[in-house]
Formats: sequence, structure tokens, C-alpha cells
Amino acid sequence: MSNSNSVKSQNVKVFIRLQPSNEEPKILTLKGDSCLLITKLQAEDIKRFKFNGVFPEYASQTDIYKEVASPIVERTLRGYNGTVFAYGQSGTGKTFTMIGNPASINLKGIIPNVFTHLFTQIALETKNISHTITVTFLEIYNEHITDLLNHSKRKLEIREKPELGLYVKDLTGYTVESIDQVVKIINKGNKNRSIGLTKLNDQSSRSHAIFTVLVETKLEDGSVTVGKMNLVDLAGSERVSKTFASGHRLKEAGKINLSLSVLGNVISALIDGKTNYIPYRNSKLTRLLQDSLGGNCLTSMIATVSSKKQDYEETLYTLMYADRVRYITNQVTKNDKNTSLLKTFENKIKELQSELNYLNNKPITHRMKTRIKPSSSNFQYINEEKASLLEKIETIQKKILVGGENLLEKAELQMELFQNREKELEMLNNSERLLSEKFQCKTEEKRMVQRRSLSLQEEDQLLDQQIADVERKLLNAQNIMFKKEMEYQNEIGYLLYTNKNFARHMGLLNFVMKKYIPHECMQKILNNISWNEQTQEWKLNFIAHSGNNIKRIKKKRKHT
Ligand SMILES: Nc1ncnc2c1ncn2[C@@H]1O[C@H](COP(=O)(O)OP(=O)(O)OP(=O)(O)O)[C@@H](O)[C@H]1O
Repeated sequence: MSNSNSVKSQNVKVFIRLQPSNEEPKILTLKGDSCLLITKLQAEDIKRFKFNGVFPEYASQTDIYKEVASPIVERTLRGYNGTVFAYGQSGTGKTFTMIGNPASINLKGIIPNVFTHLFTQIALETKNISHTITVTFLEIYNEHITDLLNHSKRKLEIREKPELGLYVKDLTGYTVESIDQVVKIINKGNKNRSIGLTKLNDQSSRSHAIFTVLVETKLEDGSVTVGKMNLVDLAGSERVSKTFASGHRLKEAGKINLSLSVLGNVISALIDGKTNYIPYRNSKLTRLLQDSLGGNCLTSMIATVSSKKQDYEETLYTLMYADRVRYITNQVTKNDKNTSLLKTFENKIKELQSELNYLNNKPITHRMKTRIKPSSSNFQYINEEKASLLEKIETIQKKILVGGENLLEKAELQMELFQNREKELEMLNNSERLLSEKFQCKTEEKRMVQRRSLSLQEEDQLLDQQIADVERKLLNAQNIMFKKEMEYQNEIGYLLYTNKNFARHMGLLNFVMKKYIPHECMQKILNNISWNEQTQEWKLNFIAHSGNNIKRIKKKRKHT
């Protein structure tokens, strides 16, 4: 493949799809269009992730298809490579997203929708442009590649040739020309997938499945473009411990993990930018997806997640993984091809046509004569040969899908189907929206009740706290009171004791006064005694002129 076209850098686009669940509480909240919140129900545990798009529980298969895969299909028709891969924990809806129910209008996943889109686009083309669509479906299980469209379960090998690039040797390719044929192919492949029983999901697919669509387009000027699309349904991403796998299942989980961990290493090496060595060759999965990650490819990843509390670790792990993938940059350019299946088909038709012409003009040749059975008449033989040639031409022509008149009937039918489907989907979307609104209303009511009960609980707690506060204060006051009481008792005791001493002393003074101070002197003293507030003492007036003092004054005067 040559790169004569301009090269554009394009990041891998990452989308998140939330699996429907009735379980409460939910650990995931989607905010806006591209912001995701994850919480362990504690405010401080909130983690925010930003993606190219997030799909809520009620998102339909068409919503997913339109945003994730449709732009890539448009470019595949113009000769670009594209990849859509689903990543996530077992049972979160990877297979539902990629395949769903191919026979149901509204449950069809990305792969069947790709074909409705491709066939409708081809039918709507007015220019003389022809296409061939070839599909392959393989599985990587325990690092072995098997063909899902071939029962033999033979292990296939990856080969590389300069003119072809990477390819899987002996993988069966089917050229398809109708939706019915595609549905049959998907169902056949899906039935052949390795199914294991883990404790996480009884129907869990333990293999990686790659559905490849090759669209060859021959333009009016005769040039041919080839667009290749890988549609990948990866095995469950959960860690071994969570699946309780043992023995054979453990080995299986290890190998599945090998592919996924190499995928993780490839992603790390690509976004790290410090090394030129990308370990694509370390697993079959990464080798086959080499172009999709860091190569020439338009790539989208859809990570499916659960909002259940018990899936917190796995959901966080998936979101972190998906977050890193956003930083991978691919170099996208259109593919040109000189040799193509279309040209081979056209040459084959020309060859058959000339043989038919030959038969029409020269009915019997020597070569033919030798092949005529003795019992057959020449006329019958020629007619049989012509019919067989016409049938071969028709079969090959059917594989070449040409836009415009010769596909009109098919196109009209497909358009009608597509339009009916759009109408049906719109109706379903409306009723789904109504249901989802009702669901949200009920959830809000439930939250209100929960909030109310929470606030009652909080009130209760507040009251308890207040009561405890008052009780503590009361106890404190009681302690203080007790202490004061003790101090008071001590003081009373002391006062009583002092009082008793005073009374005794007073008794003594009374006794002395009554006994030794004459009554008239006592009266005199009482009349002349007064209390001095300043000095806090009793003061006896005229003390200087009384008793011993007078005697001392008289003695002094005699001496002088
Ligand atoms: N968005 C959805 N809407 C309705 N049903 C869904 C949705 N997602 C998943 N389911 C259902 O959940 C179940 C498990 O989904 P699915 O098998 O797709 O998971 P998975 O991720 O592919 O698991 P595994 O890794 O084990 O293959 C299926 O019954 C599927 O129909």
C-alpha cells in the first residue's frame, strides 16, 4: 500500500457505555457530555475522567453506532483503515455493543449496523463506482488464532509479506452482498466462539474476537481504494483473582491477561514517547491490531462499565485504562492499491464472457468434442456449458456491488428497511425517553426520601449531641457545686471553732471584769470607750489622765 495521500494525526477516540442496572446505590454519575464522575459514596473519593463521549444506561444501539462507528464507516468507504474495539469487565456489554442481536432492528450491535450502513451508502451512489466487501471473523483464545467461519478449529499463523503487510494465513474470507448473508456469517462465527463459565458471567466470552471488513472501491477513473475495518470484541478485562479461576481456567485467564497486558504495554509505550520500541510482537492481539494503535487507522474504543458498588475496583481500572488510550495518536492516510479483488473479478468476468461469446459463435470445437460424453447431444452440451458460464458470471457480478441502477431494487428495499427502522427507532427512542424520564423521576423521589431520612437522622444526631452537651455541663456544675459546698462546710467549721474560742475568751474577760473591776469604774470605762474604724481598735478617752499614767506623771514632776 502506498501513501501518496496526505497524512493526518488523529487521536484514538474513547467512549464510555454504562451498563443498565437497577442496583442502588450507583458508583457512577455521568455529567454533561464527556465528563464522568466516580465515587465510593464518600465525597472525598470522587474521581473525574473526561472522554470523547459517554453513554448513559438508556442509550440505544443506534445512538452508539451513530457516534462511535458511523464516521469510521464513511471513511472506510473512501479507502481509510478503521478500528472499533470494545473493552471492559466481563458481563458489562462488550458483545452486546459489538454484535447485539443481529436479527433485531433495535438490538443490532455495531457489526450488523456497519453493513446496513455500507449497503445503503453503496445503493445511494449515483456515479459508476463499484465495490466488493469481504469479511473474515477470527478468534484469539489462549494465544491461538482460529477461524470462526471454518469449523476445523485449526491453529492459524500470522504472516507478513512486503506487498501484503500482515495477514493470517488460510483465514477464510467471504465476499458478501446482502444483509441476510452477513447475519448468517455473524451468527455462525458467534456460535463458534470459545465460551467459558466464570463466576462473573456464566456466558462470558473468554476470547478476543476480530471481525474484519475489507471494502474495495473502484472509482470512475479506474483507480481502486481499499478500506479495512477491524471490529474487535475483547475478552473480559477483570483480574484473575476476581474470577476465582483455577487450573485450566487460570492458565486461560493468564493468556487472556497476557494479550491485555501487552495491549496495556503497547498503549504505555505509545503515549510515553520516550521509546521507539513498541512491543506489538509480544502478543497475537497487538500484532493484529498494530495498525489500529499508533499506525495508519481511525480508531475508536468503547469501554463498557458497571455502576454496581461491588464492581468499583474493576470500573475504576477500566476508566483508568480507557483514559490512557485517549492519548494515542495515529497517522491516518488513504490506502491505494494496484492489485485488487475487484480487478481479479473483472478479469474473470471478461474471461468467462469471451468463452461464452466463443460458444455462441463457434458451437463445437475439437477441444469440446473430446469432452462430450457419447450419450449427450452436442446441442444439449452447448446449452449446459452456456448456462454454467452465465451462472458463474452472475455469481461474480453479484459480488461486485455497483451504485445506481443495477442495485436499485436492492437499494430501494434497503432504503425502505432503513427508513422504517429509523421510524421504529424514533418511536422506541421516544418511549424509552419517557420511561427514562419516569425512571429518573422515581429515582429523584427515592433520593428525596433518602435525603429526608438522612436529615432526620442528622437532626436526631444533633439532638443527641446537644443533650450530651447539656449533660456534660450539668455534671460540671454539679462538681463545682460540690467543691463549693465542701469549701463552705470547711469555712463554717472554722468559724464555729473560732467562735467557740472567742466565747471562751469573752467568758474569761467577763469573769475578770466582774471580779476585779468595780462596777462604777466599769461604767466609766464603758462611757468613755469607742471603736476606731480606721485603726480597727478600741480607744479609751482620757486614758492619759487615768490610773498608772497619772501616778507616772506625778512621780516625774517630783523628781524635776
Ligand atoms: N446496554 C445494554 N442493554 C441491555 N442489555 C445489556 C446491555 N449491556 C449488556 N447487556 C446484557 O448483559 C449481558 C452481558 O452482556 P455481554 O455478554 O455483552 O457482556 P460482555 O462484556 O461481552 O461479557 P464477556 O466479557 O463475558 O463476553 C447480556 O445478557 C446482555 O444482553
